[in-house]
Amino acid sequence: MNGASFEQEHSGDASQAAAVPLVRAEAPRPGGRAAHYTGHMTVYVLVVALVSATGGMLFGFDIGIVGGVEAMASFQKQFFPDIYARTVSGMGDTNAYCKFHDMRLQLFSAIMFLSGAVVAVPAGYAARVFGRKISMLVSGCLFLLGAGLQAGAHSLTQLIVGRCVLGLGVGTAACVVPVYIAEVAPYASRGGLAYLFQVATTVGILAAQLVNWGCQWIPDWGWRLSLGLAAMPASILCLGGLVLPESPSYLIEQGRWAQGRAVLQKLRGTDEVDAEYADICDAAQQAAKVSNVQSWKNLVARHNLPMFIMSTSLAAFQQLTGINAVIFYAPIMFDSLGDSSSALLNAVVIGATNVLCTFVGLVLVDRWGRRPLLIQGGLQMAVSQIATAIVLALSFKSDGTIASGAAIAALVLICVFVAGFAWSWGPIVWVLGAEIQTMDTRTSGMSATVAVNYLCSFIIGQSFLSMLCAMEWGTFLFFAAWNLLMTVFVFFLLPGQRWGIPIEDTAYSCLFARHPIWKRVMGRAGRAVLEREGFRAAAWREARGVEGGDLRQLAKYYQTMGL
Ligand SMILES: OC[C@H]1O[C@](O)(CO)[C@@H](O)[C@@H]1O
Repeated sequence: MNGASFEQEHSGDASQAAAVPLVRAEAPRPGGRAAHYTGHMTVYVLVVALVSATGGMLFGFDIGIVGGVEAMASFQKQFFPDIYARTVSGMGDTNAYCKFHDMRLQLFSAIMFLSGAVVAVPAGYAARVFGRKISMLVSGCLFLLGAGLQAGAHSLTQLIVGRCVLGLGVGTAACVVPVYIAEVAPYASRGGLAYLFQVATTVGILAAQLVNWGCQWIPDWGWRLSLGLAAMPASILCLGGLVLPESPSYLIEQGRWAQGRAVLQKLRGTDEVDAEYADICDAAQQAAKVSNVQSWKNLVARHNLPMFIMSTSLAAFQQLTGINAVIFYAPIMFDSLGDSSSALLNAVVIGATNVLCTFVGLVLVDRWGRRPLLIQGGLQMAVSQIATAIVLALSFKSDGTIASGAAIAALVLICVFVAGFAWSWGPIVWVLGAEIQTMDTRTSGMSATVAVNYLCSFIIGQSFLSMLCAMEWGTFLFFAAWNLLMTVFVFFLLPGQRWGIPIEDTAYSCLFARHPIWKRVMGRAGRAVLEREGFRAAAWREARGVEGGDLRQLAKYYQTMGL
């Protein structure tokens, strides 16, 4: 066995963070066939990046738009007259924390995530069976329909139906767009894709907050414009679904090899694509071995169980930070604090902090590593929430108003919270969630992560205003407690110090199999993973001519067993 052949055998599936959410890119090991990839940035690939950004931005836009719309008087007058009455005629005996408490208002904010969670699993399957292009087109159309239904709404039911339709678009886009990008982007640009999607999400949130800030001056139909403007990026996504090429991986998986190769040549701007084409064929062959149902079964098999628990727990914790309580409800929170004139501007400040600090995370994530950043971010969020609770507890006056200095302090503290989220838990959950999956859990792993994350967003969105009304400033202590808990979770249970991009598939399994707690969960399956890794390592050394009789024997065994 020589070095080249070993690397060729294994180069198709080394793992690297690729995309949010469904799949990791096939990222061959440096020095394997990847070293022979040719091609350069082409117009196609740039358009592809634009489509990726549009998918993420639409997601963010639809998250960021609701809070500001809910704070607009014309919207309240039409759909929530009780709340409108409370805002114009004062609170009377009502507690200021309860000013916006309304289950239907919460449903309007949150329902999008519920339908997104429901569609995440079938959407991943549809992308695999019917293709990425058609799935993108469907997702764009759902966004368009949802935006139209909302902008033209005359009843709360229509608004909520529109929001559900948007959720279907969001769930589909979140599953298909990153997969598509991972498959068409050049190998060297794939690493940042998980991050790109999160950056685009934050930009979408900020765009929505700016739109709301501008539209609040339009007296009667400003909210319609806010909700309807999502149609613009949605049209770009539809157009992408129509004019972009189908992904080479999908075509090859379908046995349309010549077409797949031709698209690859077009994407790379060269006819010399042999090495990459061979890798895609290998990966497609591997993928074909794992059916969808099998992939779900593998997810909870003992050798994968710790990774499944880890990625879904991180996804749930990401929402239990309370981030979407802030993103959804910041404008009406500031309105409740008696600061209605600048409520929408405050939301813009929060959104801008979110974007900027997501970029900061981009720099830190590979320097500091995932684990330290998650711990730092968790602590920062907990401390800022405790401080917010203290400020609110001390500064509410008996007439239900708050001193203006305290409202500013609350804004600063919420920005500190958002900053901590944006450079840690926001993107890293997706980066890790993508890295952690093995070949046999590819299709199911990220669907599960997305579904859990959306479900938790729904629960928080649906309950935050009720919690605020019942627990007042204590709500912030509730989230602070979660932040401390998740920090402790990461400290004890996330293996590795600076956990970075693994060299190959089993690298993550090995980290878990060596961890004092997880190794008990994995049991014999964990020992088998380590044993296999030992053989792999031996084969690797053998391939490089490292001395050692035993190693040679192991390598031979490894080879004959096809491990
Ligand atoms: O940037 C904040 C946004 O990021 C997400 O957590 C996704 O990673 C969204 O749920 C949230 O609105």
